[in-house]
Amino acid sequence: MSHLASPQVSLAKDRINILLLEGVHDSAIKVLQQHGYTNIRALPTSLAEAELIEACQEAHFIGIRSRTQLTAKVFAAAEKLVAVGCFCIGTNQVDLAAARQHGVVVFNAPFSNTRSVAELVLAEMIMLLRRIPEKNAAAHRGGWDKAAKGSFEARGKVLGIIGYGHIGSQLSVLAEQLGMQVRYYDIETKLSLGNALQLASLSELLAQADVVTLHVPETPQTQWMIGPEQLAQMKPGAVLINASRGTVVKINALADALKSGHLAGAAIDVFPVEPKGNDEMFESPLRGLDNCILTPHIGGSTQEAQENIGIEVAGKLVRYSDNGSTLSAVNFPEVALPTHDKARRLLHIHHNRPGMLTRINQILADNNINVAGQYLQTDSEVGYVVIDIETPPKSSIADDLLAAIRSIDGTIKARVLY
Ligand SMILES: NC(=O)C1=CN([C@@H]2O[C@H](COP(=O)(O)OP(=O)(O)OC[C@H]3O[C@@H](n4cnc5c(N)ncnc54)[C@H](O)[C@@H]3O)[C@@H](O)[C@H]2O)C=CC1
Ligand SMILES: O=C(O)C(=O)COP(=O)(O)O
Repeated sequence: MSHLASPQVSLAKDRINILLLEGVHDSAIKVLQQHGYTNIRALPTSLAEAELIEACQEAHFIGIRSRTQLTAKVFAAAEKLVAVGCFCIGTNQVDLAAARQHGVVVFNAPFSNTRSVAELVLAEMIMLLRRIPEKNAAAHRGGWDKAAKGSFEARGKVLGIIGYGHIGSQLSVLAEQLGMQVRYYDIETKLSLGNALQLASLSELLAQADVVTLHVPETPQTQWMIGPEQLAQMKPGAVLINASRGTVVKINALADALKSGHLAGAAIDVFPVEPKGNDEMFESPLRGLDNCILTPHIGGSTQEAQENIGIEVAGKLVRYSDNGSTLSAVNFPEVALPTHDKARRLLHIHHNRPGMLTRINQILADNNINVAGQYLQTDSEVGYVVIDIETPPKSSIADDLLAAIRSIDGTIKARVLY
């Protein structure tokens, strides 16, 4: 078997199918096109599972936002899929373990919309402290509620931030500029910015804060973390803001707390069940409550954020497609790659079992192939190795060599990049 016999080139870029859902910004399409990827189908909405499975049959890359549910069933059916780009922060809508088991790398944009969320929360906080939602609603009905009762400045008030990550910590800095006292609760020990203080428990935070705002990811631990008991621990007249995930707050309990007047107000951007598109009806027990600001999951929906996210995530997909880099992947061993001139690059994704690399290298040695570079990273489940093979000019990796490597027991995916 000669590794020069029959040229095996990676798929030509114009044959790589890219499916972008949920109105991913045009900046992503521009980046992909600039790098030679022209076969792009962009849809403005999310797709339900059955349609998604159909649409994924031919897709090599999929781009989604927070609404599209990429389940184990979708990954099992999407045979050609190599990577997913989440053009947002949250990746809870993707079955990351199933993706990894199928050798599909998942990327996201961990920072690009964080400022937009922090600004929205800041604005809502001031609106809620001034009781603007109900005064606004009354004015629309012809009312004139000119009164200072129940209206407060933000200055001097206690802001309780649950989840002091990228969004929570930016909000902390902005709120201190307003003269607020910032307290936060996080499961990790965090560096306090400015004069913010980390509290040891959620209960302490709920008992002290005039404004409570949630900035945690959706995890088993954060699911329904704010229910009747936690709402009861909040100060009478306090306000709650949730722009994290809809599964963090028990929405019926919140509706009760708003109706009883225990909470003076709330601003909610995310819901346990959200419409799949702008043409679907929004149902919620919070509808009709004048002291509640309802927004349609637009915390990160600004022109600046969406444009930057498009560039960032498309760039990550291009790097993975062009050179195999998994840097900043959320479900995969990270391999950052120097390039080797005069070398061909092969990717091998496998179950993390003893001896996988030895078997790959044995096949290369049996074929008298010299390895110019090899980069292996593993996690508990999966190994990802990028192999640069020395080849004479204009020659490429043979089909039979790739087939031999693919036939190693435990291989998930193997492909020639260039
Ligand atoms: N409404 C919207 O449009 C948007 C919503 N989001 C949501 O906001 C979330 C937070 O975003 P980032 O600040 O960028 O994430 P991040 O990962 O930087 O911060 C999350 C923080 O929460 C902490 N945390 C995790 N579990 C916790 C628990 N059980 N109790 C207390 N703290 C806990 C983490 O230690 C971390 O410090 C995202 O995961 C996403 O779900 C993000 C962007 C836009
Ligand atoms: O970034 C996130 O996690 C968000 O929730 C924003 O989601 P979106 O891109 O607006 O569907």
